[in-house]
Amino acid sequence: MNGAIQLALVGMTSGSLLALTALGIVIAYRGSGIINFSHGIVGTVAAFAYWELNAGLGLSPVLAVPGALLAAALCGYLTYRLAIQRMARTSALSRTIVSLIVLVVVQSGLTLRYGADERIVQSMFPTDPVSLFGIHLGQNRIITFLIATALVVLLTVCYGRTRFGLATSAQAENPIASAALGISPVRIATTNWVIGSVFAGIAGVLLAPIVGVQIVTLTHLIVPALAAALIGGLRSFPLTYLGALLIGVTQAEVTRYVATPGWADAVPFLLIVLVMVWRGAGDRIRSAIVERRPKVGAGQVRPLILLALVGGAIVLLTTVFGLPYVTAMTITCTYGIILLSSVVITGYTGQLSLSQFSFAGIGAVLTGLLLTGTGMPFLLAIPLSLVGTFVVGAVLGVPLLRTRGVNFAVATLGCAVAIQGVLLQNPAYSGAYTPLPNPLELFGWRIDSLAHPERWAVVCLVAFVLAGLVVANVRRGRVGRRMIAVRTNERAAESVGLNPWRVRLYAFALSAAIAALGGILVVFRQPTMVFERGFLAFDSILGLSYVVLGGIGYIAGPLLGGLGHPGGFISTLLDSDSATMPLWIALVGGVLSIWYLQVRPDGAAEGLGRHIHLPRPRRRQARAGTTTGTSTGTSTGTVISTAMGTGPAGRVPERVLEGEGLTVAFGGVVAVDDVSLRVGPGEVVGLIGPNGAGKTTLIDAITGATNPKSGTVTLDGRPIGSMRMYRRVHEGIGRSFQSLELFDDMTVADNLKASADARSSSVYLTDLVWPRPTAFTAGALAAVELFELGPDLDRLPTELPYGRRRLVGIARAVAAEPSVLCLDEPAAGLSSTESAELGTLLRRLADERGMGVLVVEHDMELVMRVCDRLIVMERGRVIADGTPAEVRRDPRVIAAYLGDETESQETEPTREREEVEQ
Ligand SMILES: Nc1ncnc2c1ncn2[C@@H]1O[C@H](COP(=O)(O)OP(=O)(O)OP(=O)(O)O)[C@@H](O)[C@H]1O
Repeated sequence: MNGAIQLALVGMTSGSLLALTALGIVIAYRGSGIINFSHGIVGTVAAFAYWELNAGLGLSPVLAVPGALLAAALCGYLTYRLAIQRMARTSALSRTIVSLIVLVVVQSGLTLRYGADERIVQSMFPTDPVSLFGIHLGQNRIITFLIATALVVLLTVCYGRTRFGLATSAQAENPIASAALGISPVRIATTNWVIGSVFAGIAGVLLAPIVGVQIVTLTHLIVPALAAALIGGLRSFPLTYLGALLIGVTQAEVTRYVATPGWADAVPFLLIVLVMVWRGAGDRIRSAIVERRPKVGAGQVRPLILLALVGGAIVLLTTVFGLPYVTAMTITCTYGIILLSSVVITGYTGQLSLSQFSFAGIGAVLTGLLLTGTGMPFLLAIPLSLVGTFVVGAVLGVPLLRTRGVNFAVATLGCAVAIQGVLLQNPAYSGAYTPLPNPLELFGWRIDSLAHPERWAVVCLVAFVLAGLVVANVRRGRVGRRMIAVRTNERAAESVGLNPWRVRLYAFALSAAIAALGGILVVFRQPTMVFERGFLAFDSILGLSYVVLGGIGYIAGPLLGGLGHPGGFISTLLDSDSATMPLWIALVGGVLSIWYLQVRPDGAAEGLGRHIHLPRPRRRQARAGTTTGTSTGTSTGTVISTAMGTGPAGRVPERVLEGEGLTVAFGGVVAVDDVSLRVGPGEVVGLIGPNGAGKTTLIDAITGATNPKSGTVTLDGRPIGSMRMYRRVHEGIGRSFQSLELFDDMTVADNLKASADARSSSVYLTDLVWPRPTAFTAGALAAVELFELGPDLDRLPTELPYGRRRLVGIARAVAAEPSVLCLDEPAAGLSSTESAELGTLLRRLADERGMGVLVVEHDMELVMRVCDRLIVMERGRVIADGTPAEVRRDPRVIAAYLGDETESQETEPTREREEVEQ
């Protein structure tokens, strides 16, 4: 028992050091919204500065400690001002990557200066153990614990009470509003970044006497510290502190009970994953990490150019290149494949995964086990391993994908650490170092890298091309459209019938399988299977910086990233015999990369695309019912007319939507209070009322965007209240949003297709090899014609004037041919003529197609003219329900909403409807 308590106390003191690091991460994040991956290396800088001042110059700790903290503060200040702040207009992903590159630059600089050796520094506190109830603990550990505890209290008080602390919280909650209050966001962010760096410095200086001054140990502290920061929601100082203590204690206790190496590192992370899964998507911390999304390519392939390039490369490999360049080609292609996996999950789907290299390792382990265990041919082992890794990715994705944004990034990092500790560094499980039974062969052709490096390089090149084609296919197909929709706006994706979770799960599993292919080719280049190099958690982080530099939204991005990867073409070109050359490359290359990302935040591939104008691929004549969705404005009309083969849109299935006793509350605010409504086929029902009356919330409750506290929603009498939004869309309920929520990265045509696509699951398989061009459905075509969107189909929504964008939003909902269409302020931003035309169109949808229309609108002229019935809400309650004429005369409605407006609107509603019907 004493042993367990002793370990717990030791764990608490280690945890308190972790807490200092984690608190620094939280401070920087609160101020800037960025996870500072260079945080660990700042602690290392402080530790070396302390060693220089104390052991080198002989200064006492009283002078050496402030000097070291000053070095940390300076490091943080320069990082923020020179690197992060200059990228204010880029995506949070690019800024996060810059902090990673800073890590590489500083690490290379420190290694050039100090080498990899460990240095010993004297503890500044007495180390004699104190004995309490038979438990011994070093005094320095107790003091460290007390310092960390005092600092967390200080931080909590300061950030809760001081003007600066409150300003930081205001900025974290709402940067735009706080800027409007006159708080300088730059000054707050810089100050917090510097304070965070000082905390990293304190941790470095306190840790140095315990673990020695060494680059890797201190730098890698960022990984468990991030986990602790996540427990605190990247916000709360006390929770972060407690999280760090929990990790410290768990790690210490696990070493006592589990002999298998790796579990001590892995178990705390599994705990974190569990906590985060339990919190799930409801844990809202700041915006998603990929807030401004990186640009994505179209996934177009030019077969002739590709064949020429691959043929040329094969000729060079087999006839011209010497061994160094053959190896460079192998490394470029193999790492390029692993980086390609990030294009799918991060580029296309917007989820920042930090476990891609772990999946690469898993794929290699599976292949190794199959080869050594069964002796099966390499060619068979590869696809089986890819399928195996796909399954592993899907299984791990089930809990991980309950999180998003920063949470997902850190959860995947935790997963990577667990895989690294338990599997990749553990030969007992991975089967590492087992000799292969036979030399590798493909179709009886020996390809082992030792005997035939050029053949192996050709295999890697072909594998890269195949993997690239798969990713390009996915991008061009329906699945790619689904991914981009989900990445752009999950709520809008659900509103067109997509299940975002399923799309993200597929992307995660597919990316795992792609990474596995790269991992297999990395490992089997060597005659002995080794899994503990190249697939560690930090490799995933660094790999991400290469692919972001190359262009994470483009197929060429990973190739360019692979060229820059250590051992790739660029380092081979620059390499000399000097042992320090790679470090210089990393240092200078890192600085250049930071500058480059400031100029080209979407990566080199996007930059190249601006300069290289390849001839456009010749489009095949559009067959009836098909279009690529990328046609030019002039050809669009033709494509549409040939697509008419799908037949004209007819009447939609008639369904009655009913809400009964719906109540929605947000904390103490009852936004909708016991409201009932009914929308029948062919009926236009207007929902009106003053701002804040609860109209949008009511639509949200009906469509499944929010959960009512009580009440029922039925469709033709069937309860649908427990269904998610996308399921209700399948049942026939469509909606548009007040704030448009279009898929801004897709053309108008693709916005409509995303809504009208058949919801088949088989495309998840077929799109990998053959992404068939999708047709406009009859419903989408009808929407195009009704809203006259033909000339705009190939434009991005952001290129259109506001009024037309609003029409695209409505057309997107109409394209799915819903039985009940819920529109939230469809006329907002339209001119009075456009608004009148819209009214006519809504009537046509009801009269000609049989749709039930529920329309929230402030344009009284519109609703009075087209609605069959009006429901008036005020403060969450229905105050009137009747025909427009009845409602207009209702004194309560006049008092609460209409006022004198009615005087000026003497249009006879029924006559207008009759005219429309004619
Ligand atoms: N997510 C939320 N959290 C807290 N309160 C909310 C939330 N959404 C809406 N509310 C509150 O619920 C009430 C009703 O808001 P809602 O947007 O439904 O009104 P509305 O009638 O649609 O207003 P408007 O015409 O301005 O769009 C308001 O007091 C609003 O502040």
